[in-house]
Formats: sequence, structure tokens, C-alpha cells
Amino acid sequence: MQIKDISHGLPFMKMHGLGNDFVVIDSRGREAVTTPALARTVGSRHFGVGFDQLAEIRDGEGSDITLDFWNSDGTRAQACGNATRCVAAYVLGTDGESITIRTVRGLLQARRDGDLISVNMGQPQLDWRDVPLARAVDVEHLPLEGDPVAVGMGNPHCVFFVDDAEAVALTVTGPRIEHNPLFPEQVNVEFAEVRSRDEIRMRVWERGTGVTLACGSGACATAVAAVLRGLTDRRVRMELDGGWLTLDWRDDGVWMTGPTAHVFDGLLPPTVLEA
Ligand SMILES: N[C@H](CCC[C@H](N)C(=O)O)C(=O)O
Repeated sequence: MQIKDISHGLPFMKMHGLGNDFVVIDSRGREAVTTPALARTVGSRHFGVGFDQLAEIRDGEGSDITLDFWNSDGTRAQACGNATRCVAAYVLGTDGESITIRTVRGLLQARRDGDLISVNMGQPQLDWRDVPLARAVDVEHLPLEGDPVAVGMGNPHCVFFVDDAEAVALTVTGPRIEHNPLFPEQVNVEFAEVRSRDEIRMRVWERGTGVTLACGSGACATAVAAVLRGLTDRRVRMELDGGWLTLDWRDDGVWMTGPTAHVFDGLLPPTVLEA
């Protein structure tokens, strides 16, 4: 798919991890093409292809590949766990075992795990400046109703522990928290119901996108928050609206394991490059 001449159309792949869906553009060997306007145009579910995130693959920088993430509102995301796993599956092909991926957040490692793909999403950021938060507060107990935990996974997350995740009004509470002034770069919002020491049910409102069926970095942040609160062990299974992930907070970072799917290959008209 590494096509250099894109004057007649821009090839893309539609992929998803647990229903968290992506347009993937392989720009290795040429200039990157994504702009905020292109992301918004292609990201519209009415007027474009539609996606939760766009992932653009670029040549590696001391890594096998470099990966940039965009939300459907045209903003950048520093991390996207599910897209990282999908792109890893594509680059690994049938024979590859392990690759390194440069992202804004640093160098990530992904590897095949049977039919699944695992990625090390790195260590969580637990200093308020790194999340980032607007002022010095206890990240384990934010001064917000519901007593949430703030966790950075390259991107910011705010994790609420609730009795019943199904009962949460995601579209009401999500945007309210996303735009709370405590989060200068806005925030992804997770609602987690702890079922046992090794199982969590989680639902998510994503910054710049809205309700999605799953969020990999959000799943990592939720697993970390649950460990910090003493609610679960370091390895948990997590049920999201779109399926299951396994999270394991190890000495070298938070590993996330789950399925990936390639849906179809397509060609965007050259006009998207003028947007
Ligand atoms: N779905 C992604 C996260 C997107 C995060 C994005 N909404 C942001 O602005 O940080 C994941 O699997 O990690």
C-alpha cells in the first residue's frame, strides 16, 4: 500500500479494534498528508468515510514506523492504543513478531500474541503537570463530584468508579467533564465498574470524538486507576462496549492485549487533499 503518487486518489484502510474504528493511511516513503481539515472531512460519518481516529503511518525515526493520531474533530491525539494495535497487525503481516512504533508519547513496542496483538503503552503519567491538569491537585482524588482519578497515558484521562456502568448518561456527563477547566487540554472520560479483583466493566467518552465502543489508552488508564485505588490486581480483563481487552501493568509499562480487524481498503478522492 506504500503508494507515492497520490494525485489520482489517496489509498486508505478501514480497521477497528473492539469497534473503535480507524482510517489508516500509509504514508511511508512520502510526505504526511493529514491536516485538521482532512481529518474532519474524512472523519464525518455523514459526508466522509467516518472514524473515531485517523492513524497516519510515516517512516520510522529510530523505530520501524512512526504513527500520528487524529480525532474526528480535527484535533491531534497523543496516544491511541487500539489504532496502535491495528497498525501493528498490518505492519507485522503474517510473519512478523514484534515492531517498534514512534509516537508523540515515545517509543512503543507491539507484538503478536496468538491471534491477538499486544502493545506496551508505557508507564502512566501520575504527576498533575504531565496529565496535564490546570493546577496542583491529588491525581488520585480529583476535586470533582464522583471523586475521579486522573491518569496520563500520553493523553489525558479522568476515571470515575461507579456502581453501575450501564446506568451512566455518557452523552451528558462525558462532555461536561471533557470541558471542565481542570483539564487545560480537555480529557477522555472513563466510567468503570469493578466486578472483581481481575475484572472491570468500562464505558468511555472520548475527547474530540464522543462515545466510542472502546478506548485502548482509556482502558490502560482505568486499569492503573483501579490499582492505585487498591481495587484490582495489576492484571485485569476489561469489558468495553465493543468487547474485551486484557491489561497488565508491569515493571516496563502497561501492556494491552486484544483483537484487531481489517474491514476494507478504499481510495479517497484527490479533493480531500485540497481540504
Ligand atoms: N481510542 C483511542 C484513544 C483516542 C484518544 C483521543 N480521543 C484523545 O484525544 O486523546 C485509544 O484506543 O486509545
